[in-house]
Amino acid sequence: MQSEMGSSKNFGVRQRESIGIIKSMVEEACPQQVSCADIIILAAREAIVISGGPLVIVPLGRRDSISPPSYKLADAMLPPGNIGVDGMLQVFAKHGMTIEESVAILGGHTLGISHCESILSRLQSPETGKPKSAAEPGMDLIIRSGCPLGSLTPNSTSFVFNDPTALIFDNQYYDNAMRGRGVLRVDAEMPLDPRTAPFVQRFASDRDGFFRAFSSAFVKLSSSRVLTGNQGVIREVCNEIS
Ligand code: HEM
Ligand SMILES: [Ca+2]
Repeated sequence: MQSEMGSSKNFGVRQRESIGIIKSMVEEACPQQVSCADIIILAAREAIVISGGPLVIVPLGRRDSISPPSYKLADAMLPPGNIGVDGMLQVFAKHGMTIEESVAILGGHTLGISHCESILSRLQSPETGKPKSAAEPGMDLIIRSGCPLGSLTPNSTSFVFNDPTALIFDNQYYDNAMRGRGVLRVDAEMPLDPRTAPFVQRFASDRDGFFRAFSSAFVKLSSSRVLTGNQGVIREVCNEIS
């Protein structure tokens, strides 16, 4: 059975082996105490703070799923990488997130990369295979940097940075998006949509305000629909069901 990593929605996910290494160290010290779900959220918390972001106090006590690995579940539950603002707001509303919280949590795109494959639909028109109008926000930069048209093959490792300071957790993501250089479709659309634009502008000019909004949105999203108490299990190995 193919795991969730078989879903195209998870294309590009990196460093899963680091989670396995941390888990085996934790198991050695305190067997059967800390779930993989908590290790993943703590790893995300550390990645944020180590790159200059806020120290988010995350509630712990999540348990791991006993459902068999399923790429179909990932296909059904995760939003497509080329979702627009409208779809994004609907996805986050299902987790009780306000528009402000939705804009704040996408500030996570202040870090990391997007593979060219994830933005192919922004680069090429599906009907003609020709480049879309360069008037589309961000096109110039994307084409000029990592993803020159014509050189892209499926599963190519070429990528672009999500913002100009992709190793630093700052508010550059918003400023970059306002300049029309948002990498993913949702990044490019947020500064233009009247529902999200005011928050993009505020976060672009108020780093600490962004940090506060991001922190509370991160706690909310990472606590939504989690297994706790005697639901689920604590896995011994993160990518195997016990
Ligand atoms: C509607 C919601 C979202 C969509 C559609 C989305 C989409 C994407 C896509 C397509 C990529 C590129 C993957 C690749 O090509 O390797 C990406 C990367 C990334 N996303 Fe999101 N994302 C969403 C929400 C979030 C949230 C909530 C966070 C964290 C708070 C986040 C943090 C990141 C980070 C850090 C990367 C870079 C990963 C790396 O460097 O390997 N994203 N996202
Ligand atoms: Ca950044």
